Amino acid sequence: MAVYTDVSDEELSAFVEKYDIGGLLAAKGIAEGVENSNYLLHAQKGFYILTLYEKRVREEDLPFFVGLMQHLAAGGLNCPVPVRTRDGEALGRLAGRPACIVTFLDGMGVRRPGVGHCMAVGEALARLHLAGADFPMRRANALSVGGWRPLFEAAEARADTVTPGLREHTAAALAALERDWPTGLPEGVIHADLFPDNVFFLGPQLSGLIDFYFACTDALAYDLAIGLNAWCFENDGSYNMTKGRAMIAGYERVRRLEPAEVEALPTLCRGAALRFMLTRLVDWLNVPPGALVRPKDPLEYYRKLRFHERAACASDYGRTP
Ligand SMILES: Nc1ncnc2c1ncn2[C@@H]1O[C@H](COP(=O)(O)OP(=O)(O)O)[C@@H](O)[C@H]1O
Ligand SMILES: N[C@@H](CCOP(=O)(O)O)C(=O)O
Repeated sequence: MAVYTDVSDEELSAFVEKYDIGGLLAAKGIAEGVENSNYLLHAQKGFYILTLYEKRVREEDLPFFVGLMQHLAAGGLNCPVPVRTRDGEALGRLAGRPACIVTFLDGMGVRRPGVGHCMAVGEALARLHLAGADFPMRRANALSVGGWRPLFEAAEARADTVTPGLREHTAAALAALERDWPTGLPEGVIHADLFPDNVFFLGPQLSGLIDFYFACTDALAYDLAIGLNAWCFENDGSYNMTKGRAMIAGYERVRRLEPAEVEALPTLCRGAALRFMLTRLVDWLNVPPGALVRPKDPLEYYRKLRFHERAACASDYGRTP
């Protein structure tokens, strides 16, 4: 459960009064998520999500996230839209944290993604890339290759307490990625965290995308690599080629990969696995006292990293030439 910041009833009511959403009928902390504190608000005019931004979110980046959600929604993507106060402000402060209310999206994340889900996610990801192409703001990816060494350094002393050999293997993987990381690939807005909990379905139909708080300007194919990591592995750690093929095909129905992106795919997948392994490792070793959060398993991404280290080309992920 992710609620790091507790909000009193009085503070919450005073905050909600600034919006034209009617009186507050109920509010409750949301169990899912690990990054921010989220509350489901039931107000007289409907349901909303209140987010209090925590730890990895820098306050100066909030206008990028708010502007991006607005831009993508205007471009036809089903994503949360920030709600403005009567004074026109989308960002406020609550319980000492920056805070925002966004519209509630219907749908649910899938627990066991199938091939059809993977194809739909590939398509939606490419649509997001196209819808983001004319978004005028930029945000560097703080969690790209340049951000991985500080994470490693924060975790390395205790890495082997998680599993023996983790420190040495990670050090080698990081050095190799710092050497091999591709440059010059097509760039634009990427979601950067399109995991199953951030994609909603209603039945078999993809109904919306949420959680844009890692979104940034980076290589578009890196977003696909994150998707392959997050959606196309089975619980036993094996890569599901059929799901991978479906996700890549779904993506390419909307946006064809360029040859350089195809060639870079194994390296991008390796980098994506290392990125999520490192953030999970740091979180695993540093659970804040009193926080209602269940840290995610870094070893899941260690196993994925080892798969990618054996992959040679995009066809190892199911891409057909
Ligand atoms: N706009 C929304 N509509 C409906 N539910 C949402 C919305 N935003 C967040 N949620 C719910 O809150 C949970 C946590 O949100 P998320 O943005 O993933 O948090 P975090 O950034 O902390 O990981 C989601 O899994 C979902 O259940
Ligand atoms: N997807 C990341 C963690 C970020 O949490 P989210 O709830 O915002 O997706 C991971 O799985 O490590």
